[in-house]
Amino acid sequence: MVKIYPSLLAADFNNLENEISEIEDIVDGLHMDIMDGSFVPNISFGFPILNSVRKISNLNFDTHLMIKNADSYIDEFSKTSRQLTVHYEAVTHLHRTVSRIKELGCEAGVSLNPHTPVFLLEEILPYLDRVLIMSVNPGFTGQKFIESSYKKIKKLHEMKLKLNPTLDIMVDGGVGENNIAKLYNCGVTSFVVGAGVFHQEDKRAAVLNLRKRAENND
Ligand SMILES: O=C(CO)[C@H](O)[C@H](O)COP(=O)(O)O
Repeated sequence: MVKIYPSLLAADFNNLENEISEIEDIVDGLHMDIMDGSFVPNISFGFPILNSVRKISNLNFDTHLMIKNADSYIDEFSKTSRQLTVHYEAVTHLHRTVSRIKELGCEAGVSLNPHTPVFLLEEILPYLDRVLIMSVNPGFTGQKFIESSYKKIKKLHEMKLKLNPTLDIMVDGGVGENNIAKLYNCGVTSFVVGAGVFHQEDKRAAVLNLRKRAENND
């Protein structure tokens, strides 16, 4: 089953409640990009925004911590988000961080920047619920998909079959109607989509079209 998580980074915050209600019943959650202006060259949003969005939606929050020092914040993020993902490149004691996320009752994910090879996850993979492959350099919506991501996802899928068959492989960055079927065939199970949903006139039709294209191999 294809899972689709629209990324709030691309949403219109002046019209947020309407934009979310348009797609609420057909998506698997909202992807929340937490950016600190240090690990990534952008600043997005934090606890007050997540708490506000929680008041207008019961959707699952898939929260992606693009921050240094994630250990200091995961307890607080676990209050609104059931899925927490940290960056391999930003966390020193990854096993400890992943264990803490699970102790908090959340699903634990690790994200890789485009230059980071998947083999580095071999030891931690059995402990994870999710690996998030960044298919753009993180920081901004609307960037071009990096083509070498296909090969990387195929390698991760091979590791998944050997080490953790229930692993969720998520991709984020430049995903749209032209590449979603190919990504699904490479082994992606969850898709984060920003501009491909929130920058479209009909957001509901965009989500349905993405799901259909992946499932029909179109
Ligand atoms: O993490 C991200 C960028 O760093 C975001 O999830 C981004 O919103 C993806 O947007 P798009 O689908 O437009 O590339």
